Amino acid sequence: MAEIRKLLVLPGDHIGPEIIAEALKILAVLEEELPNFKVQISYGLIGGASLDKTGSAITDEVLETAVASDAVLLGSVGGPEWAHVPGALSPEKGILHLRQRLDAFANIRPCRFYASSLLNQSPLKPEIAAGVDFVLVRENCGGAYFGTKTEFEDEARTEVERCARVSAALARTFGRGKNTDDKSPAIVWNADKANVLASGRFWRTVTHDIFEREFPDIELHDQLADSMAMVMVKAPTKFNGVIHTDNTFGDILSDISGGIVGSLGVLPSASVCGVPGSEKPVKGIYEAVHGSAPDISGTGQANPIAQILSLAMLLRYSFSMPRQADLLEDAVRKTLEVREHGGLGIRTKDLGGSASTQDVGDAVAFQFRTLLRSADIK
Ligand SMILES: NC(=O)c1ccc[n+]([C@@H]2O[C@H](COP(=O)([O-])OP(=O)(O)OC[C@H]3O[C@@H](n4cnc5c(N)ncnc54)[C@H](O)[C@@H]3O)[C@@H](O)[C@H]2O)c1
Ligand SMILES: CC(C)[C@H](C(=O)O)[C@@H](O)C(=O)O
Ligand SMILES: [Mg+2]
Repeated sequence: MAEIRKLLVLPGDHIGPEIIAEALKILAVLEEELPNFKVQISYGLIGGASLDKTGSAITDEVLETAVASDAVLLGSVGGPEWAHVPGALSPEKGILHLRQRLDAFANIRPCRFYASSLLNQSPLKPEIAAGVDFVLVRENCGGAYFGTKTEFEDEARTEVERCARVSAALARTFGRGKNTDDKSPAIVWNADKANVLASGRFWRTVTHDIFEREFPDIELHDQLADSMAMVMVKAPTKFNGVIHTDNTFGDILSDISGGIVGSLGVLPSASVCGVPGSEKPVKGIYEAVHGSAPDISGTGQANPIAQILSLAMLLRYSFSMPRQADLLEDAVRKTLEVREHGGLGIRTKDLGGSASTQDVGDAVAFQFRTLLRSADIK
């Protein structure tokens, strides 16, 4: 009998609903092609859309639906029309409440070129950007984002430790990059400000304790977060492997990764509520790294790839469908890659193309269907 997965979809504001519509085409393909795949989708409001309708950036009802779901597919929120709203009510608070309510404590943000010819889109020299392949793991429910200082050291320790376990688990499967043959020991780059912040010293001590105790096979290196920002631009492949960092530095460093690949429109993310890759699927929130891009909403220029790749992460981590996740990434590669390299060269404007949001979504969905059929996955 088919297992029914529960998914909550929160489209959000501006380009959020536009790119969510394209990700939903992929789910439709899965339902059509796999007789045993059934997903029960609920829809809810978040961000400005929720604020306008309910007076709150996310309601308790939506939060409880999220708790009862296997995963949340989230668009993006915010925009200038809500700039006057007091901070406590802002659209962005909807996301923070959701992360906190689900205790989605680790935010996984990969950075790589999903098609080799996309290297041309990087503002960096090709010899500097080529081969960049890291995954940033950002602590997602603590730090400066969540107001009051944690009074209890044990609580703060647990926050760092559980995030470190996610960084370590990813490092073990990911080594020094997904597409590399480098068989050196897995590597984790810890980014903090232990030189000035007491919280940074605490973060570093707890991180080192847990790696020594539980993951002695993994190389752990420290890098101050500010100098990491500089090296990430000058020599980004240095960090191939996993970057382990706190909420604020993770937010900033992950937008720098968008600069490396030339557009935020291709960077996915997963905020997970457990260690992925362990026996059980983990619950999670799957959203692009980018925001609601009010400057291009309604123009058909929004790139849906980050949202579609976030769905691939959802299939891998929350639905235990790694083969389908790989095929979806292959479908993305084929869609974006230039014709000379056997691809279709269908790209939105941010990647130098002229295709619309829908053109790209349709092309990925078509490729995905073809790949599923040829892989004979039922
Ligand atoms: N997860 C989220 O919902 C999230 C994340 C970041 C920012 N925000 C919010 O989004 C709003 C806008 O923020 P911002 O302009 O600083 O950042 P942004 O990420 O929305 O946009 C930055 C730049 O990248 C471009 N861009 C972003 N996504 C793109 C896509 N899919 N395709 C093509 N181009 C894309 C935009 O057009 C813009 O020029 C703010 O209200 C902010 O708080 C929300
Ligand atoms: C919208 C905002 C709350 C969010 C954050 O700061 O975490 C965003 O910038 C992100 O990177 O997911
Ligand atoms: Mg951000």
